[in-house]
Parts: sequence; structure tokens; C-alpha cells
Amino acid sequence: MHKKIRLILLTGFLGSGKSTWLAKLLKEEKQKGSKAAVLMNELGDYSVDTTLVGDDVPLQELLKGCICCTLKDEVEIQLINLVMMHEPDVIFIESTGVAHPMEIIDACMSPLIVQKLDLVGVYHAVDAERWANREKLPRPIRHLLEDQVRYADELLLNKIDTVSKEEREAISLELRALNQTARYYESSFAEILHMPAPRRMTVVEERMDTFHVKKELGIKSLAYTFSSSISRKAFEEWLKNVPDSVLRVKGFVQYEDQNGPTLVQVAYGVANYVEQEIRFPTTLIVIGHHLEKQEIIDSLEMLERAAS
Ligand SMILES: Nc1nc2c(ncn2[C@@H]2O[C@H](COP(=O)(O)OP(=O)(O)OP(=O)(O)O)[C@@H](O)[C@H]2O)c(=O)[nH]1
Repeated sequence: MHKKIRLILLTGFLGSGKSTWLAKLLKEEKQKGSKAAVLMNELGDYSVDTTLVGDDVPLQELLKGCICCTLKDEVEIQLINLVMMHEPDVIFIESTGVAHPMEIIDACMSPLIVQKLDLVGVYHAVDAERWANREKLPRPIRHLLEDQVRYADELLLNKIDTVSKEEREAISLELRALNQTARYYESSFAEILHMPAPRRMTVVEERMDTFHVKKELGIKSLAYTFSSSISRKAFEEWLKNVPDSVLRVKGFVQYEDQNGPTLVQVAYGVANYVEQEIRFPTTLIVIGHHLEKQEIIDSLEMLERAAS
């Protein structure tokens, strides 16, 4: 089997330093001898950041909209294009500053290519000055800023040259209280200047650690490929009983009583089914927070065994 393509999602509010960071990450990939590709999303109809990418890196642009809403379907097409045409080792997706991490992961996890990809995680840049002054922002924007931090796997407090040492230390505590598991760095122009010691665990966390309770916070996804058909009734029952940690289910399933596969889309508890004429691979994607991956895989295997 071919090595999977690493997929890294770069998030961060408008102007936080995503492109500056991307240029640095691309340089590092080049030094390692690995081939990178970029999918860049801008709200406007012109991207000023593409010059930072360099001519030798395959680049697809998604303009005039946000990948987490209006351009969601486009992401799938552009990702397939990049994979098929350039066979990169790693793909970076730079999202617009207002994208919600959960929705970006959803857009990237296409059942058509998910098996080729290895979602490394969400890299998130925080603008130190903007964070320090976030109380001035409207409440929905503030919530978005906090969610973006919560769901990150790597957290870069950028622009530390714009705040005082005291402000920086206060921001560091706030960020690491919101997300205790992300790897945390501090930087200026994405050059890492400071990597504070890991935050000391609270008594409760230490106890959780002793009992090996999973402490992951980020959004995780899994892809399950069915090798046989399943019962429609049993699958619909399975969907009704998925744990609360599951936020989204999508993909194709093959029912025993149907010719073509069925496209399944579940968001916010509402399921949608559309029978397909094309024989798409029967891969189901489950996205969630604190996802109990093995439990879900076991239950899908049971569905298959029960039908065969
Ligand atoms: N002072 C300061 N400026 C920075 C730093 N990092 C980036 N910048 C500047 O901030 C501006 C925005 O940086 P970008 O890397 O384009 O940020 P972005 O998140 O990609 O921006 P959008 O795509 O517009 O959301 C640019 O003018 C950068 O040169 C930093 O650490 N300190």
C-alpha cells in the first residue's frame, strides 16, 4: 500500500500569521526532501498570500467564499485534483480566518479519498494582540476565536512582539486552560522564540492520568470501509444510537436490498439518504469530539457480520 499523504489544516483568525507560518512549514518540508502541495482558501476574489508559497509548490486556490460553508464541496474536488495530479507527500490547507475547525475537517474528509490521507491535525495560529483585546470583538467572533483554540492540535501564539511579557504570560495561561493537550509554542513571524514548560497538571487531571483516562480534546475522525453489504434497518438503528461524541457521519453504505450504494449525510442529528447510481467506495466517515474510535469500529463490524 502507498504511504498516506499527510494532511495539515492551518487555521487562525484573520491576519494571525497563517501564511507566514505556512511559508516556514513549506521550507521545512523542502529541506526534508518531501513534496508539499497547498490548498488555499480566501474570502475575497484575489489571494495575496500565494506569493509566499513559491513556484515549485502545487497550489489550488478556493476564492470568494469559505471552505467551511459555501465552498465545502469544492474542497473535495480540489483535494482529489491535488492528490491525483501531483501525488504530494503532504498537503497543507490554509483556511480563511473565519472558518470553524470542525467544519474544515468535515469538508476535507471525503469518502472518495479519505483512505489516501492521514489527517495529522489542526495547526492554529493565535494573534497575540488580537487575543489580548478580544473583549472588544462581537460575541460570536469571540466564541469562534475560542473554538478555534479549543480544537487545535498545535497552538502557535504568534506576534508576541506586539504584546508585553506580562500580557504574553497571561495569554499563555488562558490558551492552555482552553486547550490542555495541544502542543504550545510562542513565536514572532512564526519563528518560534519560546516554548514554555508544560503546564502543571491540576490534582483532578493527575488523577485522570493515573487512571489512564483519555484526555484528548481535539476533533477526531475515522474512516471505515465496508467489505460487504449491510441491513438498512440495522444501520438506521446504529445511527440512532451513536454516542453523543459523534458530531457528523457521512459516506456511502451498501444496503442488502439495493443495487447502488446510498449516500448518507447526518448533521445535527438529522439524517439524509440518497441512492447513487455510481459504485462509489463504501466508506463511512465519523467525526466527533472525544471520539471512542474503537467502539465505533467494533459496532460497524458487527453490522457487517450480522448481515453476512
Ligand atoms: N508584528 C508582527 N507581524 C506579523 C507577525 N506574523 C505575521 N505578521 C504580519 O501580519 C500580517 C498578516 O500575516 P499573514 O501571515 O498574512 O496572516 P494570515 O493569517 O495568513 O492572514 P489572512 O490570510 O489575511 O487571514 C502580515 O503583514 C505579516 O507580515 C508577527 O509575529 N509579528
